[in-house]
Amino acid sequence: MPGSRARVLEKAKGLPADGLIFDLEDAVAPDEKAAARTTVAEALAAGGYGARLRLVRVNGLDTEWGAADLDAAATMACDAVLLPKVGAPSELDAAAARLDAAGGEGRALWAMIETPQGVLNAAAIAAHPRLEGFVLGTNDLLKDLGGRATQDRIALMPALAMALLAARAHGVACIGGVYNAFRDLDGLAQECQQDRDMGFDGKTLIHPGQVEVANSAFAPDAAALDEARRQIEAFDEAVASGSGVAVLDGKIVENLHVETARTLIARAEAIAKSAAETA
Ligand SMILES: CC(C)(COP(=O)(O)OP(=O)(O)OC[C@H]1O[C@@H](n2cnc3c(N)ncnc32)[C@H](O)[C@@H]1OP(=O)(O)O)[C@@H](O)C(=O)NCCC(=O)NCCSC(=O)C[C@H](O)C(=O)O
Ligand SMILES: [Mg+2]
Repeated sequence: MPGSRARVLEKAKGLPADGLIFDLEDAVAPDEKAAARTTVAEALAAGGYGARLRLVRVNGLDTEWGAADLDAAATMACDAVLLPKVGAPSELDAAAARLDAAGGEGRALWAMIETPQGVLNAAAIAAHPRLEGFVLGTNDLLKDLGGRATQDRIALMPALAMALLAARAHGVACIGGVYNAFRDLDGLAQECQQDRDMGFDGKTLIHPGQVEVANSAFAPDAAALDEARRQIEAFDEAVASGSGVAVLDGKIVENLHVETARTLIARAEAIAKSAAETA
C-alpha cells in the first residue's frame, strides 16, 4: 500500500489479507516521502489491523530518505521493517544498528530480494539473526536481468528458486512478487499457482481485487485436506500393525508424507483462525 494514501491504509483494515506492507519506497513519489512517514506512523498508531502482519517498507540507506525512514520506523506500531534491494547481510547490520539506536531495539527485519547481488547472497542474508522473511521484487529483478515479462516467467526462475532455497535452508518466510496487471485475475491465478507449486508461502499484492484469488490459490483445498487426513489415518494404522509404510490410493505413505500432511492441516487451521480474526 502506498504509505502516502491514508484512504488505502484505512481500507486495508477490512481486507482478508494475512499481512500488509506500508510502503515508503517505490509506491511513494519523492515529494511525498516525508508526509508518507507521518501518515503511516499515524495509521499504525491508530491500530485496527487485527492479527495482520504489519511490515513497513523503508527506502534504502543509500538514498536520501533511508535514514529518516528507519528512525521513524523504529518506533512505529509495526511487526517488522522491510528493507528494499538488499544485496548483502552487512546492509541488515547497518539497518539493525540504526533501528536499535532510534528506539527499535531488536526489531525484526524482512528483505526484498530483487537484485542479482541479493539473489547471489540470498543464503547469507537469510541466515542473518534479525531476518524473518523474504519478499521477491520481481519488477526490479526483471529490470536488472534485462529479461522480458512472459507468463511462464522463464527469466526469473533461477532467481525465484535460489531465494526460495535460501529461505527454506534458514527457516524464514518467502513471499512471491507482485502481479502488475491488477485487473487480470486469470493471469494472477496462474502466477499464484506457479508460486504455490514452487513452494512460496504467499503472494504480495497491489490491489484489493487480487486478495481473493491469492487466498484461494494458497489455501489448501478440500480434496488436499481430505487426502492429508486419510494419509495420517492410514499411516497410524500401518504403524499400529508394525509397519513403517502405508499404502493409500495406490501410493505409499511414509512418515515424511505424514509430516507434509500435518503441515497442510496446520496451514488450513491457521488460515481459518486468521480469517476469523480479520473478519
Ligand atoms: C494500482 C493502484 C494505483 C490503483 O488504485 P485506484 O485507482 O485507487 O484503484 P481502485 O479505484 O480500483 O481502488 C478500489 C478501492 O481499493 C482501494 N485500494 C486501491 N489500492 C489499494 C491497496 N494497494 N491497498 C488497499 N486498498 C487499496 C481504493 O482506495 C478504493 O477503495 P475506496 O476508496 O473505498 O473506493 C493502487 O492499487 C496502488 O497504488 N497499488 C499499490 C501500488 C504499490 O504499492 N506499488 C508498490 C508495490 S509493488 C513493488 O514495489 C514491486 C517490487 O518492489 C518489485 O520490484 O517488484
Ligand atoms: Mg522493487
